[in-house]
Amino acid sequence: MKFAPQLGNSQGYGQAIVGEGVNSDHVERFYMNSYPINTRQPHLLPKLPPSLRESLEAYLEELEKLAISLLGCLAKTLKIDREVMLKMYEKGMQSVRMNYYPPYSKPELVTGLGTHSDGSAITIVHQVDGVDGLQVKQDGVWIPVEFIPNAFVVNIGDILEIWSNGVYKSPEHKVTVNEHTRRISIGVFFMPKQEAEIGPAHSLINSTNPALFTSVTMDKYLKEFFSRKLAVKTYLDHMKINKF
Ligand SMILES: O=C(O)CCC(=O)C(=O)O
Ligand SMILES: [Fe+2]
Repeated sequence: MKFAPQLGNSQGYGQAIVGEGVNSDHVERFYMNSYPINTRQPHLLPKLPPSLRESLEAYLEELEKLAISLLGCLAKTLKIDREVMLKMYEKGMQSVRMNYYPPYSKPELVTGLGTHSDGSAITIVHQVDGVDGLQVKQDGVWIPVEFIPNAFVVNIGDILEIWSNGVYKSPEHKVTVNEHTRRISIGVFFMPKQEAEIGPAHSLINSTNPALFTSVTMDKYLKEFFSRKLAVKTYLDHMKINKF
């Protein structure tokens, strides 16, 4: 199919191709880089129907503002200078994933989206029809994320865990499938600028609070994160200085 993702390029419509013989999730999805604009692939967004393209464009622009204000609040709680946060995240990388989870007669036999943590700094999820399915692991127990009308779910991703030097943790989460009802969600992922360094914020590190993670370029982070199957913190674990 024209819009299908390829091995090594997860953007497009359909299942991500992560390698041969890998179980796929029970979801149809459309995934693409949205910002900066020069990272967009010309065969995706421009080919969407104009009404969808315009709504999506407006949505992504508004969410960008929301993400910066949320990252501003998070930086404040970490006592990280706002300018440092802006330098890293303003006009940063953004990608969007629209998920359609079809109903399945034996939902216990499939996963909508397997257990993973997000590779982003933060993710803003809109559960479109208010249909349940998202679950988050807390103290070893899976907790359904309750749907709240007119509210987004904001998820902490691995980059924020690294940047906050472990103060914020990126939670394990997954999506289950319903027997009779389809579920639709839109996740927008926010990441630093392409030229940023991914590592603990310098202002948080001193002799009593040493860095728990190594630093890598955003380029390397993206390459290595996406070369792995969507999973729980495998790359974040790889960046830990003392594996704990
Ligand atoms: O469908 C959802 O509610 C969440 C999707 C998700 O976790 C993801 O796309 O990373
Ligand atoms: Fe996720």
